[in-house]
Amino acid sequence: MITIEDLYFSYRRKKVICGLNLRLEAGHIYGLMGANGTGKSTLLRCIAGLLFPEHGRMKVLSHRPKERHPALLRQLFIIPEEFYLPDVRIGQFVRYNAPFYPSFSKEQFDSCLEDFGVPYGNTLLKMSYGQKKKVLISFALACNTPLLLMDEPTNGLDITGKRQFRKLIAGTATDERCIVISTHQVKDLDNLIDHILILEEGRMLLDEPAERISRRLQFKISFDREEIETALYSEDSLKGSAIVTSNPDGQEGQFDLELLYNAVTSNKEGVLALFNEEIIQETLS
Ligand SMILES: Nc1ncnc2c1ncn2[C@@H]1O[C@H](COP(=O)(O)OP(=O)(O)OP(=O)(O)O)[C@@H](O)[C@H]1O
Repeated sequence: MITIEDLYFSYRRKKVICGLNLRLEAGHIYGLMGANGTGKSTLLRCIAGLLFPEHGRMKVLSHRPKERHPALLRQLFIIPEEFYLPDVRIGQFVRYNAPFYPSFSKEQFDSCLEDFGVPYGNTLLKMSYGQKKKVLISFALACNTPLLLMDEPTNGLDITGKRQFRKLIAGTATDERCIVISTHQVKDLDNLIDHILILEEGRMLLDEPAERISRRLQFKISFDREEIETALYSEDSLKGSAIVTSNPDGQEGQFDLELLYNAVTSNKEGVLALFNEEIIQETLS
């Protein structure tokens, strides 16, 4: 669905994306993580054709996003981190925007909005930030575009809204759809994403399916001093230490996104070697 090769993007003199390669397929929910300012939003905006890279090849649903071809634009929806909604009622918003998306479902939109508990009556400007976000998420899901890009979608949602968000995303993910969610709120995505991307210094530091990560790494609480000291990563918690170690039997186990992120970014060599080693073994066998 998305192929990116040797991509470079700068804002004037500030280099943000530097030689990035990436391949994203339909049928997956990708979690895009990275420190503040690493370029997650920039990357999503390049994919959506809102920013134009200075170098590299990029194909999104067989189109070059910078051409902003209508055939591509009607197949993707992006929820930006910061957004503007016009001062109209929800019904008007839908009437003005839905015609751009051929697979838009009004029933689905109404049902999402009802699940989120947002009343139909008010104009958008009179709604709170969280309510507006719920309207935008409902609209995005109801567009049924093959590609859905979301930048910090759970920011501003209340606790029930976050739970509802997870439920709605899980319910609308299909084999034909590719969903990319950029977030720092990793707890909101637990058990939802099936492929993890970590961006660092303009490139992908980690690009692995969740299932492969949980076969290579083990996440657990330990009280064993030696185990804690030799772990790939450890952090103290109220009940023992949360640790990440290599997974001795290769069986899929519990998965902790926050611990994974901390382990990968603080012990790159140790953690990434486990994945490279598997690539070498797979190539040899
Ligand atoms: N319009 C702009 N003009 C100049 N520099 C920008 C602009 N937008 C972003 N940047 C810079 O580009 C870099 C990447 O920004 P971007 O918003 O893509 O990062 P991010 O990973 O999404 O960050 P965050 O996690 O804080 O949302 C940052 O250093 C930022 O200061």
